[in-house]
Amino acid sequence: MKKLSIIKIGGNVIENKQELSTFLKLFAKLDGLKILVHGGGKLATQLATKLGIQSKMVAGRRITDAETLEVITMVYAGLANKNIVAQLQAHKCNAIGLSGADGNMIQAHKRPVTEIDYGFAGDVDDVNKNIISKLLKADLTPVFCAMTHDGEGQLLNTNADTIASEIAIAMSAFYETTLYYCFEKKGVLQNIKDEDSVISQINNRSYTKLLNEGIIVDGMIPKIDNCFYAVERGVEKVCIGHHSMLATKDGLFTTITL
Ligand SMILES: Nc1ncnc2c1ncn2[C@@H]1O[C@H](COP(=O)(O)OP(=O)(O)O)[C@@H](O)[C@H]1O
Ligand SMILES: CC(=O)N[C@@H](CCC(=O)OP(=O)(O)O)C(=O)O
Repeated sequence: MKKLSIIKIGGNVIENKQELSTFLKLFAKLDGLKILVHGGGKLATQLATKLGIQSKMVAGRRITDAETLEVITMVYAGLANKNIVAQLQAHKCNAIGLSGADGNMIQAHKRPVTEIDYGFAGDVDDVNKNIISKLLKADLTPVFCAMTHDGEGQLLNTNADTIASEIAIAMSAFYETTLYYCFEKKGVLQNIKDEDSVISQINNRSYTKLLNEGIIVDGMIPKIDNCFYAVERGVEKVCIGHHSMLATKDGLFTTITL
């Protein structure tokens, strides 16, 4: 089986022009087949504020009403995605920018209303692995934003970490996949104030302990849940760390195992 890297880049990097540019240079140079998934939550919150729209997050997920859906479509599928694609083109990486609606690549349904109504937030049903594979075979590098669709004309907001894990799982049918979650820190930290206290490996048992001790909190919880979800469903390797881990494979980062 050929190897495929799925790399997710978070909002803190996308928001920082210098960091983003450094990352994209590095990404463009990576050997082998690759897919980029990007967030942009921070940029969306900034634009919403400028437009006088309040942003509401519950358990790391954005409550997406109709107005917010318009903002995130402009930011994720427009500004962030096209800026990334243009920069990758400048580095001679033949990137193609996509939402889940393009080529019917990621189908989802609106998250059912329980105690919380997340609005137009989507839970993934299916990833079109055949068409993604065709893009890779045509030497294109897919760049996905955090949007899916329901097949009936409705765009949906879907967390970028979830999109990355769902794509990695689907592509594992054809490729030996590695999923990298890149963010601004060197990895999952034992002490959030100590940048070098990277936990090199987390398994199910140590994860429970780290949760109980309050060492892993906030956005890191759904991120690690996505990691386990991916490893349990056939993704060969899942890592969390700074994007520099892509260049220096022996550096500090966190690997998630069962
Ligand atoms: N133990 C930990 N180690 C590192 N980061 C942690 C930890 N616990 C919580 N976090 C937080 O998780 C955040 C990453 O999650 P999130 O904001 O969702 O990232 P992204 O925007 O990359 O998807 C970090 O910015 C950090 O504040
Ligand atoms: C439903 C939901 O919460 N979607 C996310 C999608 C963007 C994202 O995941 O961005 P980061 O990776 O930068 O956090 C949001 O709107 O914030």
